Amino acid sequence: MRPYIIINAAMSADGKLSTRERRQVRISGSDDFARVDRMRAESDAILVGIGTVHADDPSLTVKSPELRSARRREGRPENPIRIVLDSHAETPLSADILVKGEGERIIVVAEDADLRKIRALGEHAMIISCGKGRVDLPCLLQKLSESGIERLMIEGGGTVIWSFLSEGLFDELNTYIGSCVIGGAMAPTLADGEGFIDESQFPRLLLQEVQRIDDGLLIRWKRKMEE
Ligand SMILES: NC(=O)C1=CN([C@@H]2O[C@H](COP(=O)(O)OP(=O)(O)OC[C@H]3O[C@@H](n4cnc5c(N)ncnc54)[C@H](OP(=O)(O)O)[C@@H]3O)[C@@H](O)[C@H]2O)C=CC1
Ligand SMILES: Nc1nc(O)c(N)c(N[C@@H]2O[C@H](COP(=O)(O)O)[C@@H](O)[C@H]2O)n1
Repeated sequence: MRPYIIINAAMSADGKLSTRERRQVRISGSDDFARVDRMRAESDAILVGIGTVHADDPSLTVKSPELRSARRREGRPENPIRIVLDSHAETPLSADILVKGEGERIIVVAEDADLRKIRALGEHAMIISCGKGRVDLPCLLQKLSESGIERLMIEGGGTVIWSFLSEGLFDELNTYIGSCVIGGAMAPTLADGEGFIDESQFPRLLLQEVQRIDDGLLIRWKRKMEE
């Protein structure tokens, strides 16, 4: 049992999520950011990796006051639950994700993470521990599902997206391709990690929609189930 999982990320025309210095860059235009905001508002939870927290210090809040009010009218908190994959409990206590906006936060650690760090983070977030050395995704998704999370949005970065894609733990993949070239063999891409060698292991996708937004393209894929 796991939530319905939608991966969303913006990449340059050459497939990069940011610069080789891992500095946050603006790839989406205002209409695409508004689309992402709607996706956030429709989600029960939003997840990123600790790499993204260190690089971008995101808050992952819903930005539109109308969308926040609509969530409140539905009896939901203004913001979806914000989740960080952080095996070693390294999330800074001053991170925007812990500080900005109302709503629940979850830090997901590995079972062998430092207890003192876990206790300190536990003052600001719920702690879930899953797996040894690195967060085990199937274990986490089972726990999220049991706690009522039905719709989970993955916002990056490339290492986390690779894990969800390579483990077949996704239902939709939304990529916005912006009108810039970032370049750099070491710059993060949509799916980093070790990559596949064997073609039979490639996750296969079904094209759903291609839409012009701002001066780029949104491509929506669904996971193709094995036959
Ligand atoms: N353009 C866009 O849409 C976006 C761009 N970005 C960019 O991406 C970059 C960050 O990406 P990246 O450095 O890859 O970091 P990620 O955000 O993907 O975080 C990766 C880290 O998450 C932790 N983690 C814990 N469990 C897992 C698991 N099961 N699978 C994968 N990771 C796990 C690992 O650290 P540990 O084991 O120590 O916990 C790992 O190193 C930044 O440059 C950022 O600006 C990010 C999001 C969106
Ligand atoms: N959709 C999209 N387009 C871009 O151009 C981006 N740079 C990102 N980045 C993601 O948004 C997070 C920042 O969120 P907040 O503004 O702090 O709420 C960032 O961490 C990336 O996950 N996304």
